[in-house]
Amino acid sequence: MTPTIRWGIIGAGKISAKFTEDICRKRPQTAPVNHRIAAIGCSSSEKGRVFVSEHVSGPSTDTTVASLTYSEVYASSDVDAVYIGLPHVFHKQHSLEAIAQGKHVLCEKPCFMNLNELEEVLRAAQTKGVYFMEAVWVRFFPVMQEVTTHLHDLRTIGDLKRCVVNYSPNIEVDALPLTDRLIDRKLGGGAIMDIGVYTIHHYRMLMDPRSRIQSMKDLDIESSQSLVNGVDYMTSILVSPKDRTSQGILTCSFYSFGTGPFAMVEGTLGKLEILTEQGMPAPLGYTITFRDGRDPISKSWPVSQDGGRGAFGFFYEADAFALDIAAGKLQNDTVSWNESRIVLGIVDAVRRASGMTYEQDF
Ligand SMILES: NC(=O)C1=CN([C@@H]2O[C@H](COP(=O)(O)OP(=O)(O)OC[C@H]3O[C@@H](n4cnc5c(N)ncnc54)[C@H](OP(=O)(O)O)[C@@H]3O)[C@@H](O)[C@H]2O)C=CC1
Ligand SMILES: O=C1OC[C@@H](O)[C@H](O)[C@H]1O
Repeated sequence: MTPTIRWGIIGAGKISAKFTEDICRKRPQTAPVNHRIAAIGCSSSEKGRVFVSEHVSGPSTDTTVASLTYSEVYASSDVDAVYIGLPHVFHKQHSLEAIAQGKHVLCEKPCFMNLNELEEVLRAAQTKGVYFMEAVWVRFFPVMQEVTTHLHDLRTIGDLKRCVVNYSPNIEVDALPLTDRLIDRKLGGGAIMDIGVYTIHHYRMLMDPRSRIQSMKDLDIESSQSLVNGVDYMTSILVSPKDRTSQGILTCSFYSFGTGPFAMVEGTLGKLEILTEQGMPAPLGYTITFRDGRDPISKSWPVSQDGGRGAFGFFYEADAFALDIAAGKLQNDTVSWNESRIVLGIVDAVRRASGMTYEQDF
């Protein structure tokens, strides 16, 4: 039987809107999970009601979608799981409150401000026996399974040597108010937290999708950060396994918009490039080019194929989350607790090296 999951959406902001629209949409293929929006948790009930009227559709509109306070959502017996779409600094408090009420948690990236916060939440989830996952939507795009097969099973481009990931969206950073969550230190501002984490997750999913490296101790990290008002506007990271047989070159910037592929893996026989929409991190295809001049292999996999026009692709992660819960799991195999540990561990190491701190570090 198709499992049903009743969601509480925490925060009626920008990403909650996209996530909600996506999981409500009728898809061209039958969805493996019935997603129902049970409640919106919001700072104002009027804002919550407007959110429901603008972003909830499909079968959820046949039931009452309540506009509640955040705490009421956690306490509601109509809610199985919450999606936390608040700025990063609020993720820990809200994950802990939800877990305390026995709710499963899908928490936006970066899941927390540092590794200590992550460990605290994971202990709570383990103790309470509820599911927790960092919402790294891009790791669930189906095309990534094909990419993994090429890189790691068929070894289409030979031994993997370098992975270059560049996320530089088109943001006019100097025009942002200092209170914008992208640059306000009090709200967890900085490029590494907002976009740099994608470069690290891409590196992990391309170079080590089956998590052979289990600990930060097995990685060497070097980095450079350019700080403005205490947060980074640009960060570059070099990451290698201890044996230095491969290198990751990960870079993000609020200053410029990146041209060229979002991510590329070089192997001894050729290279694989990940295709994305300009300025966005979601993998929508790939191209493999060979050193010996063989015909390239190219595959485009637009989200419209699975989600119809206007879809973003958030339902992939939502499906995986709900199917895991139906199977009685506490964590996901792809974005496991350890993957979030490694990614936040790298962020912590980079910030430590340049003296970039948040109040949550002390
Ligand atoms: N996966 C993805 O593609 C994306 C992920 N994200 C992640 O999602 C999270 C939210 O980002 P985004 O949607 O852009 O954020 P928003 O700026 O839209 O804020 C989301 C909600 O958080 C609450 N909020 C915002 N600012 C404050 C504040 N200063 N004090 C208290 N509450 C506040 C509000 O809740 P309320 O509605 O209740 O008033 C607001 O609607 C971030 O962690 C970000 O990294 C963001 C964009 C894309
Ligand atoms: O997660 C994100 O993806 C898209 C970006 O534009 C946004 O700033 C970021 O939060």
